[in-house]
Amino acid sequence: MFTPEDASDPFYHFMQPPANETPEETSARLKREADAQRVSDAIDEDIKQHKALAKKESHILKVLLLGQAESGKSTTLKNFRMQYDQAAWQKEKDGWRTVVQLNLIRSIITITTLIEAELSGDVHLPFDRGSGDEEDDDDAETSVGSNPEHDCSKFGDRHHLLMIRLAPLRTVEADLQRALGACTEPLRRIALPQAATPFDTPVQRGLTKRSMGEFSVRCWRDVVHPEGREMAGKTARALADLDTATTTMAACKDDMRALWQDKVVQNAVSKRRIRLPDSAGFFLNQLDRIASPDYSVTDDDIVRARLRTVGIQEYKITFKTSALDMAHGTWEWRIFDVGGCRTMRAAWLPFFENTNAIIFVSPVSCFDERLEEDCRVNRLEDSTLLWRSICSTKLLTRTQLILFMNKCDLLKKKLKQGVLIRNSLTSYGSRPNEATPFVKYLRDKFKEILKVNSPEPRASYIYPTTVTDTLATGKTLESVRDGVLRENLIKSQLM
Ligand SMILES: Nc1nc2c(ncn2[C@@H]2O[C@H](COP(=O)(O)OP(=O)(O)OP(=O)(O)O)[C@@H](O)[C@H]2O)c(=O)[nH]1
Ligand SMILES: [Mg+2]
Repeated sequence: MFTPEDASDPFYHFMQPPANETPEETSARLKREADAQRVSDAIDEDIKQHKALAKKESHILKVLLLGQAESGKSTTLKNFRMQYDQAAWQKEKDGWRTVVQLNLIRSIITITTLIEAELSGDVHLPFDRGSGDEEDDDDAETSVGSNPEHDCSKFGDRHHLLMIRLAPLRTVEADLQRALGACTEPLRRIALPQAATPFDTPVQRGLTKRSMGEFSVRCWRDVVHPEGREMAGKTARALADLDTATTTMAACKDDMRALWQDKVVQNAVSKRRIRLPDSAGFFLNQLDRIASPDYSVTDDDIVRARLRTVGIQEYKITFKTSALDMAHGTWEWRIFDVGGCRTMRAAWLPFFENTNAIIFVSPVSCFDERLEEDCRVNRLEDSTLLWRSICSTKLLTRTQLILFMNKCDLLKKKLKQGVLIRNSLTSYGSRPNEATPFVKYLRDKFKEILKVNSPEPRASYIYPTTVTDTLATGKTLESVRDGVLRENLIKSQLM
C-alpha cells in the first residue's frame, strides 16, 4: 500500500482509488484486493513448496531401462546392483540358486521334448523355433518329413534309455516352480494385444507360441529377496521339494551331460532350429557344479539367469560419493526395469515423464532372429523401430539417451560359426562379415536415427557391451553414471 510520502513514485497515482468512489464501492474494492492477495499468497506458497521439493529431490535421478525382450535390461540392472548396492545383492544372492536350477532344467526339458518327438516320429513340437524364416503363419511347424536333411534314424535305444532316466526332471521342474512361489507364470500360448512402440495402440496379433524355457514372475524381489521368498509361499513342503529337486538333479547329472554332449541330439537341435535360451550353453557346460547338492550360486550365474520381466519394477540405488559434485554428497537413482515384449510396451508410457536418462539396450547379435511374440518381425528391425520412436518423442526431449549395443560376445560367436550378415541385412552389402565393422555400421545407423529424429539436437552416448561380462560392464556403468550426473548438473544450472 502507498502512503502520501510515496507520491513521487511513478505508480502512486496509478494505484490510487477513484476520486469519487462511494463507500460501497470502496468496500467491494477492498474485498477484491484482499481476495487477489490471498490467491497471490497461495501461489507464492505453492512455488516455495515446489522449489523446496525440487531442492530436496535434486539428488534424485530417474533412469529407465528400455529395449525389446531378452535384450539384456534386467542383466544391466543386475550389474548396477552388484556394483553399487552390494548389501542388497549379497542378501538376495541365495535366492537365485533356484532360478539357475530351473533355467538348467528347462533347457534339458526342451531338449528331451524334442527327442521324444523325434523318437515317436512326431512332426509337431509344442514350442516354436524362435528364429529363422517362418512363413506368415503363427501355427507354422517344423516338419520332419518336409526337411530332406532330417535323419531321425540315428535316434535309438541309447536315447530311449536317456528319456526314461531323465523323466524325473519333469517333477523337478514342477517342484522348482512351486519353490519359486505362486507368482511363477509359465508363458506358453498367449494372445495379448501387441504394440511395436509405447505410442501405438495395441492390436491383437493372434496366438503366439513361446519357447519352452520361458517363465516369469511378477517381481524379482518376490523370488530372490529373503522376505519376498517367505511371502511367495516358502512353506515347509516347498523347502522339502527343493531339497528333493536338488538331490534328483545331482542323481541325473551324468545323464544330463550325456544328453547335452550327444552328437545326434546336437544335430537335431540345430536342424530343427530349436532356440535354447542364450545362457543355456553356459549352464549346461557347468552341469557338474550346478547339479550338485553343494551348489553355491556365483555372480556369473546370476547375470546369466533368465527371469522374464513382467510389468515395471523400480529399484533404488544410492551413489555415495561423486567427485563431480561435492554439493550433493549422495545421489539416488530410481531405476525402472520394464518388460520388453510387445505386449508390455504400452505400459511404458506413463513412466516417461521427468525421466533424466534412458538406457536403451539393443542386442546386436539378433540381426537374423525373429521376435518371439511375433515371428513375422526381425529383431533388429524391431529394435531400430523402437529406438526411433524413443528418439523422436517430444516427451523425452530433455532426457539423456544412452544406447547399449549389447550381446557383442554372441555376435562374435555367431559370425565365427559362419552366419552371413548380408543374408539377413542386404544393406550391409559386401562389408566384412566381422563383429567390429558390423558394430560400427550399426552404431552409425543408430546415431543417424537419433540425429534425424530428435526434436532438438542432443549428444549420443553409445557403448558396445556384453553385460554378462561384469568386469567390463562395471567400467561402462561408471562412465554412464558420471555422464548422467554431469549432464544433469549442466541442465540444472541452465534452469
Ligand atoms: N551371452 C550374453 N548373454 C546375455 C547378454 N545380455 C543378456 N544376456 C542373457 O540374455 C538373457 C535375457 O536377458 P534379460 O536381461 O533377462 O533380458 P530383458 O531385456 O530384461 O528381457 P525382458 O525382461 O523379457 O524384457 C539372460 O539369460 C541374460 O543372461 C550378453 O551381453 N551376452
Ligand atoms: Mg527383464
